Amino acid sequence: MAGTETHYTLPRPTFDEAPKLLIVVAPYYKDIADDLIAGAKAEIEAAGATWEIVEVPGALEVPTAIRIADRTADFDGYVALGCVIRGETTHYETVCNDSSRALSTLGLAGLCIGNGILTVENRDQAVVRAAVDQQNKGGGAAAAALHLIALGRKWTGGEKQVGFRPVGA
Ligand SMILES: Nc1c(NC[C@H](O)[C@H](O)[C@H](O)CO)[nH]c(=O)[nH]c1=O
Ligand SMILES: CC(=O)[C@@H](O)COP(=O)(O)O
Repeated sequence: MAGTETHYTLPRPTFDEAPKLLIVVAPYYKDIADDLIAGAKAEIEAAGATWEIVEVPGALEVPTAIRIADRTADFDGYVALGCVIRGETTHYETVCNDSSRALSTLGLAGLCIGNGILTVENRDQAVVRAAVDQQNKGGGAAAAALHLIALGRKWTGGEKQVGFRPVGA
């Protein structure tokens, strides 16, 4: 079945000081989101890190919520979770492309973000990808954020890197 091939997974990073991550979830499909959240929490806790969680209405609001949090709070990284299922119109492309592009833009600005927003054709595809004991995309997104946090600390000794905020602000 396409998409079920096994792939290489990096060893889990370790941290001298526990990072704090914010899980930003769009529970547009609540059961799917709950599985994604479970996977993300388990991965964060397995790395000895801590998490907080906030909800937004849909995938399009996830990047904005991350930007708001990074401007006002002190998280080391972010896990974006949600599920976008194709409907009858082209809105699917807008939601998928705009949310992922915005997350990538924030990442290029220096935020440590794992993207666990599923973009699928139907509910069955979402169920398999969200299930912790199947593809566990929520855990994978958390792992990605943790790896970026570790990378950021590799050369800075753990000093938090500013995102959009002016240096020294
Ligand atoms: N169709 C899906 C949406 N649509 C809602 C948008 O994300 C957004 O909340 C709305 O356009 C208001 O700005 N969101 C999902 O997360 N998943 C979908 O399948
Ligand atoms: C991904 C979406 O926005 C989608 O659920 C909306 O459904 P539709 O394209 O039928 O309006």
